[in-house]
Amino acid sequence: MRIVLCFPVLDKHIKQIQEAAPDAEIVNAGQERIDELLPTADIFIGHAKVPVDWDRVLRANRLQWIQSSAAGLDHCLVPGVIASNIPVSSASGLFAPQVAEQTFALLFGLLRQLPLFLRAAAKRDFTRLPTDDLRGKTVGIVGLGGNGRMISRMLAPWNVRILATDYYPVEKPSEIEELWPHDRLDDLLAASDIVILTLPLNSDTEGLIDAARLAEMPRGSYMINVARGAVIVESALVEALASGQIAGAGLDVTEVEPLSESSLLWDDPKVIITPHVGAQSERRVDDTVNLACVNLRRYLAGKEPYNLVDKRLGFPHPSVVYR
Ligand SMILES: NC(=O)c1ccc[n+]([C@@H]2O[C@H](COP(=O)([O-])OP(=O)(O)OC[C@H]3O[C@@H](n4cnc5c(N)ncnc54)[C@H](O)[C@@H]3O)[C@@H](O)[C@H]2O)c1
Ligand SMILES: O=C(O)[C@H](O)CO
Repeated sequence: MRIVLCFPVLDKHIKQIQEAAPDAEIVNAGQERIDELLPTADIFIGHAKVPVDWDRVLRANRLQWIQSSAAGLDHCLVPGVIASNIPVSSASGLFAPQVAEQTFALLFGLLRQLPLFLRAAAKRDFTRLPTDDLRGKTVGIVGLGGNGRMISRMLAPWNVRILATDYYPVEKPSEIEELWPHDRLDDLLAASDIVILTLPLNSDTEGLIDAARLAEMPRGSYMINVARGAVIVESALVEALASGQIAGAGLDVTEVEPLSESSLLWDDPKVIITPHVGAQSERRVDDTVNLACVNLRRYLAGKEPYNLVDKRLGFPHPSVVYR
């Protein structure tokens, strides 16, 4: 059995994976060789950030299981993989602590006007400018999976009203006032001063936040996206910022990455952009390898891995999520 890896593992991680699957041959392809080596894999653990010829992988007819090292599965859920019988498991929720920290960095940065103060500081300008508060606001979280739940827990002490939507609106945490099904997005948008996107990108959610939906939000509200850029129609967001409909946007992800040099978002002082670093943490690779090893042992014992996704939806049912 050949396990092909494509995420930034160290020797200690390879040793740990080998202990979980003693008879396997482990090949660390890295981004440089993943396209070449993926067709030779029985098991793929990783996240290919370079283009992969999935048709060639499927024609090789060897791949038995994909363990994604990312929570988002848009990198591997191509139509051929969705139609195949290859099971795919995700890293759902694994990076929730750091994604929540990133969300708070973007949120407080916008509310406390850091883009304006940083621009002023660069000119040694000490002028006081108005700022905004978190307390008392209504925050709407779109997607109450691992990330959304961690963010709502961290919001709880801030004296905010929290609303959320989810595809499986079960187990409402006590700090959330209303947990609605995903098709009540319009109600959430209309009621929220701050919207935080933490849902997956799939064919239903691509372009979900368009001009009409941005117009449903109260004038002067804030948008934070730590999910996938293509959930928002970026040109509509640019217009909503220009008109003042949206007071600020915190974007860890953009429609196309890297964000084009010519994007108007770069120069807008109402926008904070970070280069898709929400999942970054010193602990990310350790945590990913731990999950991969738990799942490898389950797989080798003939059990379903945790976080097995419904490939048409692109995320797992809450009952199979690894906690
Ligand atoms: N910025 C980053 O670096 C970063 C890091 C991790 C994850 N992500 C992105 O965030 C997403 C969420 O990550 P997670 O770990 O919380 O995943 P998760 O699988 O734990 O949660 C996703 C949740 O979204 C819900 N959902 C699906 N469709 C929905 C819809 N239309 N409306 C509302 N809710 C919907 C699901 O029911 C699920 O509860 C990932 O799919 C990924 O794209 C980004
Ligand atoms: O989906 C994820 O886990 C992050 O975006 C990193 O790829």
